[in-house]
Amino acid sequence: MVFDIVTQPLQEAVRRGPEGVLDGRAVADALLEQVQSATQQLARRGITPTLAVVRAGDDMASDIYVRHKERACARVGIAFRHEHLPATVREDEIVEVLSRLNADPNVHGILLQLPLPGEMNGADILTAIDPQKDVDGFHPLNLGGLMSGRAVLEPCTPRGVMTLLSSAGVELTGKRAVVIGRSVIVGRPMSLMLARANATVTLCHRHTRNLDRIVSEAEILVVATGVAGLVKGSWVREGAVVIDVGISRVEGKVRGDVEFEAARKQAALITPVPRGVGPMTVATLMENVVRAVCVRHGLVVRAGELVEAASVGVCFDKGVGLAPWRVRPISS
Ligand SMILES: NC(=O)C1=CN([C@@H]2O[C@H](COP(=O)(O)OP(=O)(O)OC[C@H]3O[C@@H](n4cnc5c(N)ncnc54)[C@H](OP(=O)(O)O)[C@@H]3O)[C@@H](O)[C@H]2O)C=CC1
Ligand SMILES: Nc1nc(=O)c2c([nH]1)NC[C@@H]1CN(c3ccc(C(=O)N[C@@H](CCC(=O)O)C(=O)O)cc3)C=[N+]21
Repeated sequence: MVFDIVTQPLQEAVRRGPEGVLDGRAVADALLEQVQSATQQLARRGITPTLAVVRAGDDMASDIYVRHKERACARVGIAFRHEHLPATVREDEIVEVLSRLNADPNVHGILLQLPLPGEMNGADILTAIDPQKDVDGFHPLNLGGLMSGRAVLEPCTPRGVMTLLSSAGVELTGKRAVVIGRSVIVGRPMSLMLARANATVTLCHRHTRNLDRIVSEAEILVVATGVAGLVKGSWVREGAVVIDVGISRVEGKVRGDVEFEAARKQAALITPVPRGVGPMTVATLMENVVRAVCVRHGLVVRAGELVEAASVGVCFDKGVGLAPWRVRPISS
């Protein structure tokens, strides 16, 4: 509701892609264009959406992902700040950086890049981020909001998958959906979002027995394990929609959790790796930054136009430190 995506350009991007392959990059590009149009409208009001990425240590993959995020920011007109801390940084020092960014009125979105070095517990440190700036949607208050259907900021990867599915016109109501992987950042929120969209969801993990049999019943399959090639092509039900979230590097190549070529023969639609879910995650993060700006300033992006929230029948309880779900319809 804070940022309502215009689906038609996204649907056109899907149609331009190869038959049976869901081109995440093309849909992400179409989404980024809408984010860019929103930031241009915000610029006219003197607002520069700003994302701060806090990172500790030198994880190789993080290096790539942070660069992707920086590039996307530059493209859509979001200012990017990178707080790169040494691997030896203490937890309380990270919390101090997060607190400073919380207090900075020029910063709208804060993201703590995971994984953190050593034994540090990201889940604990994440709670130091102001929920209104939590563009990853990982703060327990936002996750609770997701559970109760009130979150304004939701985890980017599952949200991006939902956008991708709706762009492709995939009907979810009454469908059998199977999610493999139950992490707090992907699998679990994914299962909630699919259930919210009226699918019947089975959530699988390491202890799941007969995974192949469960997968073979899936009309919608989302795989997020990080185990390259876990899902065999022969497991995939004919006509299924297959979303491969996994990213592994095998012999220098980026690979997904699904045997792509074999699964493609069975599936009606399948996302590749790379150029599938990954670009949607980054584009949805950009969308979330604009959402965070809108919540703060009492604005809404509707049909691509930035409008005052009051004029579309929504009011925001402005004030300090209010949770994002204080957004409520005026009539209630
Ligand atoms: N494309 C994108 O934008 C993104 C991609 N990723 C990628 O997605 C993958 C998953 O990420 P994330 O959720 O953070 O990973 P986690 O490691 O946190 O979770 C992996 C999940 O997969 C389950 N799992 C592992 N092995 C098996 C198996 N053999 N059979 C069934 N289930 C299994 C685990 O089960 P259990 O709980 O029992 O241990 C766990 O629930 C990674 O490759 C990651 O790089 C992540 C975020 C964004
Ligand atoms: N706080 C936090 N938020 C995250 O959102 C977060 C994180 N930590 N830690 C790691 C995971 C992973 N992730 C990806 C981002 C972009 C691509 C992406 O752009 N992939 C491209 C390129 C793949 C490549 O070359 O590696 C593609 O799939 O086409 C993938 C994965 C965000 N994550």
